[in-house]
Amino acid sequence: MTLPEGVSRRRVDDRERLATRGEPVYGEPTDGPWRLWDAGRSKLGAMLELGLDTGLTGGEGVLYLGAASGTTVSHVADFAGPTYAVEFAPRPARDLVDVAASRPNLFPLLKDARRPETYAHVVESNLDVLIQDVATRGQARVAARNRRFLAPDGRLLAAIKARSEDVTREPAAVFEDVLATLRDRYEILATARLDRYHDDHLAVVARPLAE
Ligand SMILES: C[S@@+](CC[C@H](N)C(=O)[O-])C[C@H]1O[C@@H](n2cnc3c(N)ncnc32)[C@H](O)[C@@H]1O
Repeated sequence: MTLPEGVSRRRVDDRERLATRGEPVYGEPTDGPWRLWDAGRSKLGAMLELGLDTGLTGGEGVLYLGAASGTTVSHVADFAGPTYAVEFAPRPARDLVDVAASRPNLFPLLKDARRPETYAHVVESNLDVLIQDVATRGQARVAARNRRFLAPDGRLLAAIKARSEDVTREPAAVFEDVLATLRDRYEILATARLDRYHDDHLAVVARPLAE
């Protein structure tokens, strides 16, 4: 699988690791201008490590939901174009603002991803990619509501956490329900369990259905 332009594999401590070029954010090791991208701390990193066909090429316009302190979205902004990062918890959002200071293409938004109408005036439409890692109940509904920002040939890259939907059910059953809801608004192109890096998470690659 080809990595997006701006993402590379670097050999550090005898291991090939993903890396992007940018200011370090979370104490990650560096190799010259490259900062290692820890797949154990990033679902998108895990998707790339596992060879999932994300369709990412580099330079895309991105809406990222569930940015937290910016661990993953900082890497995204290193290789993507304009990157809108939504996070509703004030504390991590403060760190996110610091992460954005060295990244002019990263726009942090202290907003609730369940209410896209509150940021629709800021976020451009026809974006190439919607990345979602909200780890909250109703993950499929969040993806459905934010579909409006995607270009017709855009991609949804979602990490679905089973335990956020229901701690008592089998993850496989939870994933089936989430996929069924997603299919109302998206065509599912690929799925992959991320358990090697993130327990009980499913990666989903999808494209929006015509309105
Ligand atoms: C698993 S963490 C995200 C980690 C981050 N994506 C990374 O890899 O660096 C999930 C984040 O989603 C945020 N979140 C949950 N529900 C949300 C919502 N409705 N709107 C915005 N953020 C939300 C949480 O506050 C939390 O910071």
